[in-house]
Amino acid sequence: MTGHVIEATGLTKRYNGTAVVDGIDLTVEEGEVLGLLGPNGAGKTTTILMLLGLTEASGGTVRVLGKDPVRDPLAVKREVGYLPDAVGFYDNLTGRENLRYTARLGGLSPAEADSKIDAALARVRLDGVGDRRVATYSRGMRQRLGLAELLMRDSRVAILDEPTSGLDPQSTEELLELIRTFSHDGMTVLISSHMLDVVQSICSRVALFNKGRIGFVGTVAELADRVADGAFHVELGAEGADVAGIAGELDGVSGVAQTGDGQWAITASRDVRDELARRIVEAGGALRNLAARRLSLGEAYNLFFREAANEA
Ligand SMILES: Nc1ncnc2c1ncn2[C@@H]1O[C@H](COP(=O)(O)OP(=O)(O)OP(=O)(O)O)[C@@H](O)[C@H]1O
Repeated sequence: MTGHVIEATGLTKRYNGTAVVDGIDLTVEEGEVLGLLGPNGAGKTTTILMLLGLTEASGGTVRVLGKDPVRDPLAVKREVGYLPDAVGFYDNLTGRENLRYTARLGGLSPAEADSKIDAALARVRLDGVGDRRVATYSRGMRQRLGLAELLMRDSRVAILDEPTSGLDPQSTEELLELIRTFSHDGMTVLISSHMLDVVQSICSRVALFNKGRIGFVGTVAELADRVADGAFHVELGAEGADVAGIAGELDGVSGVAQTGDGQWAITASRDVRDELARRIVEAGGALRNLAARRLSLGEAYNLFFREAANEA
């Protein structure tokens, strides 16, 4: 046992001699929520399939809970739950019957299964509709049934593929809140998604896949530091002063762009608002508005891939 929940070293997958996952290193700790991000075809799904033992690596090693998913697929399958984009339930069975079916496949006794199913349905707030056919469920309810299945199976790791796609804002928030509580209880969660605001709201770290490699792994703040030489995005409205000149002279400012009439966007490695305001007023200018926020994951992500494209 390595101590890490997931540990991949030099993990590689080649199809017809072309590496679609090209020597990635990744470690994930217990209770982490890690976002797997990157453009279509970057290698996220292939990596997930290797973690699940559903496809064999062409090179490198991978351990999930200390086990090799290819050599020991049943052990990994027992402890790792996978929620694909469209969860496959039997529409003609009820939610409860679907879970009973999975429980039987997993070797649970009927009595043990029933008590676990009751608890899991209650936890995802489907206890009132557990005896309705899944055909009548909304997409949000299906996703929650998928989470109930992970709970029923006592999964220690959950791999979720676009869990909130197609959900309305309220169902999205409900699902994210459930995932947060699972992670607080020690479940390790990997989420592959293109919905960057969702990822930002739930993930402790993100891994950015680019052409089969992981170009960055860390927190959103670390990503912002790396791509923008700073994590602050200042929006400023001012008149009667040379804003570009004043801002450009401040320590830590890495970018100044005019975004409209008297409106400016400034990127800085620290919060420069006080100094900026003082200097503009001292120069005889008038301040109209001033706000600072951290770079969002979406902004940092776009900068990262723009930089990667320029380097290519
Ligand atoms: N069975 C296969 N045979 C040949 N090439 C494959 C196979 N499966 C995937 N690929 C290729 O591997 C590359 C990585 O695909 P993968 O599905 O892992 O990307 P992804 O990051 O998950 O993309 P998406 O965001 O669209 O899900 C793609 O170029 C894809 O065409």
